[in-house]
Amino acid sequence: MVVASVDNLADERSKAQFDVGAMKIVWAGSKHVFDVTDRMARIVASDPEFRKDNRTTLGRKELFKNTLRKMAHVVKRANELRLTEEEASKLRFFVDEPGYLDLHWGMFVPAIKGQGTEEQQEKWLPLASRMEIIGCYAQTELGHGSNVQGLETTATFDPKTDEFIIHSPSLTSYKWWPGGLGKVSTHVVVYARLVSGGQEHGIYGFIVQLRSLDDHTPLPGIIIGDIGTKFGSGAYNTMDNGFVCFNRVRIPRNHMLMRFCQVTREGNVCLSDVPKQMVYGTMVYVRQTIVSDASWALSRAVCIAVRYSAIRRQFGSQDRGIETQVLDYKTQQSRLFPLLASAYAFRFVGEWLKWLYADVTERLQANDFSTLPEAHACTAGLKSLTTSVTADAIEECRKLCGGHGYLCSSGLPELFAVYVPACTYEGDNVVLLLQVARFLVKTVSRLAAGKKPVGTTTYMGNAEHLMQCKSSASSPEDWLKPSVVLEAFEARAFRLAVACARDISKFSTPEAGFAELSIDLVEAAIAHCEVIVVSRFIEKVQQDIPGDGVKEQLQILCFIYALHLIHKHSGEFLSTGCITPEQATLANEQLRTLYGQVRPNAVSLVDAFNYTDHYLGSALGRYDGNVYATLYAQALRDPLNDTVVPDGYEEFIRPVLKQTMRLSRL
Ligand SMILES: CC/C=C\C/C=C\C/C=C\C/C=C\C/C=C\CCCC(=O)SCCNC(=O)CCNC(=O)[C@H](O)C(C)(C)COP(=O)(O)OP(=O)(O)OC[C@H]1O[C@@H](n2cnc3c(N)ncnc32)[C@H](O)[C@@H]1OP(=O)(O)O
Ligand SMILES: Cc1cc2nc3c(=O)[nH]c(=O)nc-3n(C[C@H](O)[C@H](O)[C@H](O)COP(=O)(O)OP(=O)(O)OC[C@H]3O[C@@H](n4cnc5c(N)ncnc54)[C@H](O)[C@@H]3O)c2cc1C
Repeated sequence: MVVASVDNLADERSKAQFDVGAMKIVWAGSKHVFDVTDRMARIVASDPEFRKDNRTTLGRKELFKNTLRKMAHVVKRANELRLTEEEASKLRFFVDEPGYLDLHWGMFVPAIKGQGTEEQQEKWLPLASRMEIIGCYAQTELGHGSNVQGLETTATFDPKTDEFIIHSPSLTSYKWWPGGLGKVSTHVVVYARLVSGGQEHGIYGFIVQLRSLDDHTPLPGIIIGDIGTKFGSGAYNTMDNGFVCFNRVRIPRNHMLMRFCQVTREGNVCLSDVPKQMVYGTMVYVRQTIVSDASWALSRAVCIAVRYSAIRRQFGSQDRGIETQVLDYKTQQSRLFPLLASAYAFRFVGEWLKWLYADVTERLQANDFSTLPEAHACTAGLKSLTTSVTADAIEECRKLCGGHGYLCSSGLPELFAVYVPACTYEGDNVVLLLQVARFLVKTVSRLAAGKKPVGTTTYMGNAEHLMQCKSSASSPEDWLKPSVVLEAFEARAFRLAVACARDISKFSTPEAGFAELSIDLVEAAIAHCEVIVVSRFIEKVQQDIPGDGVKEQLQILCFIYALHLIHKHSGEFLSTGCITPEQATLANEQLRTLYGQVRPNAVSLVDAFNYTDHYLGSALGRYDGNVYATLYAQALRDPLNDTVVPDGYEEFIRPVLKQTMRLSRL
């Protein structure tokens, strides 16, 4: 079959104005990371055991067993190839299938590392690393998820036997949602209310064995299972999100994770001299990883939509000649290029957040807790911002691919279904933004007391200027000045935060004001998070970046990211008086020019993500652009096309046709 579309991507690639190889290194983070990532992606792509194109057609049981097989193959290959932790984690990533290994390595192990004493780590981590036990993380209950202090499960110390009794006192206290819990995990870190000497002492983590290591049956007192089928075909249904009820299950005292709080043999509760929020540490860690992951999911959707938009042609020719590539339509560009820019923006802010997390961890180890509130606000806020934008963007990419985007073979429906719970898990996005708002209001009220803001709120120290400044932009080109862009973002965020703090003070109590103004507070929190992303992107493009034209492309993307946000939130920029309507128009004009500049580079900018066709899993996003032949081949492989005459013809089609014939004779 002759496929004209293949040439389109080759043509597109020939137009690139930058060194794609160098951009690949920038995207990966370093040459070393690029090499590891590339090698692992190829290993997965070339192994038929990791095939995933049939996932959306499998029933739940088959799908789950298929995932178990893949996870076992991951462990086998990691051992055979003697992969390092970094390599094995990339290998799992490219297998691209949610499974119990994510929770074992992503939450169970970090919970023990973060909250266990050295002795406990020495006992449990080798077992977990060798996978002699499989663990998960059970915090959420049927009745409470966001409100962690509202959890009902109890861990009552029994000094007679030196044990804790783990108990679920009500249906709403059943643990509900933990991934890996339903069918696989042998162990779990359970979050429960510590009770000793008849008194409650707060929420802590406890390691509980769930299933026999001999025959996998639940241990006495444990009722356990899967919570049921979830949204979408394939998607997150590969995971056994589970429920568990504990009926007075006894565990040894030293199974409580005791780094921050110790219970003695006599039942005395000794709190270490650390903030009690340290027990939330695993959530902070995972939120930080979710920010990095957002850029992967977003870039994957954008890669599919950009390549397909270069292949797809509609209208534009009066004489039946060659039609216009949909990527050339300004409307398509204005929907797609900001998403491309956001993928790069999230990649860089994700890298920065990793650094921030490493920094705060180092300080915590030296008993310096001063940056913990900021680390919490940044991880919570950026988790919320990046996952919300990414989930919406995947759906937008589906629409950008027209009708074919709705086919499972486009890869986009499953990507959306698997990604969208990121807006909920590890903290509902609105609940997390309210945490950021709380931090901002506190920062603003401390300003009044003469306290200098630090870290990501340093800009608020420039209070007088930010409250009064008027943007100096008087031409479209002025919107390419980092100082002009940053000032507008900082002024908007600061003015929104100050207005919230001021309005809250008018209520009888701060709590009442906070509750009533929570809509405004969420907007202020988003504005602050956008300051962080924009300033990190600007910082990145001001560095030395090797490779012909690479820096120039990143500058274009950086300004697209910032200016599309000014357009999107123009109401806020205008109502806070940070810019005038004329300046908003100039920003839009500049944005249109930038779209024109990115256009010839768009395909190469997504090539720089270096995704294999296996990872993309999309007929529309293939590297070679052979879209139509692939769509057709995949349609032929659909189970419905196994027979020409469908199952059910005799029972349900033939009688209807016969009946219609009878009726027409009447
Ligand atoms: C296919 C998979 C794709 C992607 C996965 C990608 C990567 C992940 C990698 C590995 C993981 C593997 C798989 C992931 C998939 C799914 C995993 C999902 C796991 C879960 O969902 S686990 C459950 C998560 N649950 C939550 O997040 C609950 C949310 N709720 C909370 O965090 C809190 O309860 C709260 C913060 C909303 C409120 O808590 P509170 O009532 O105690 O607090 P207050 O509001 O009163 O605040 C008091 C005080 O404490 C400060 N604070 C709050 N939280 C923290 C914190 N975490 N750290 C530091 N400080 C904190 C707060 O600021 C207040 O301070 P102040 O000074 O008094 O103002
Ligand atoms: C796919 C998936 C995997 C998960 N994996 C795990 C896991 O491994 N381990 C685990 O322990 N948990 C897990 N969870 C549970 C997850 O962490 C919780 O669902 C999440 O924290 C949200 O809590 P919730 O369900 O109680 O939502 P709710 O808090 O009930 O939210 C419902 C609505 O109420 C709103 N709301 C709640 N509180 C407030 C407030 N104070 N102000 C304003 N609005 C509010 C929310 O914005 C939301 O719109 C998983 C969930 C999913 C979907």
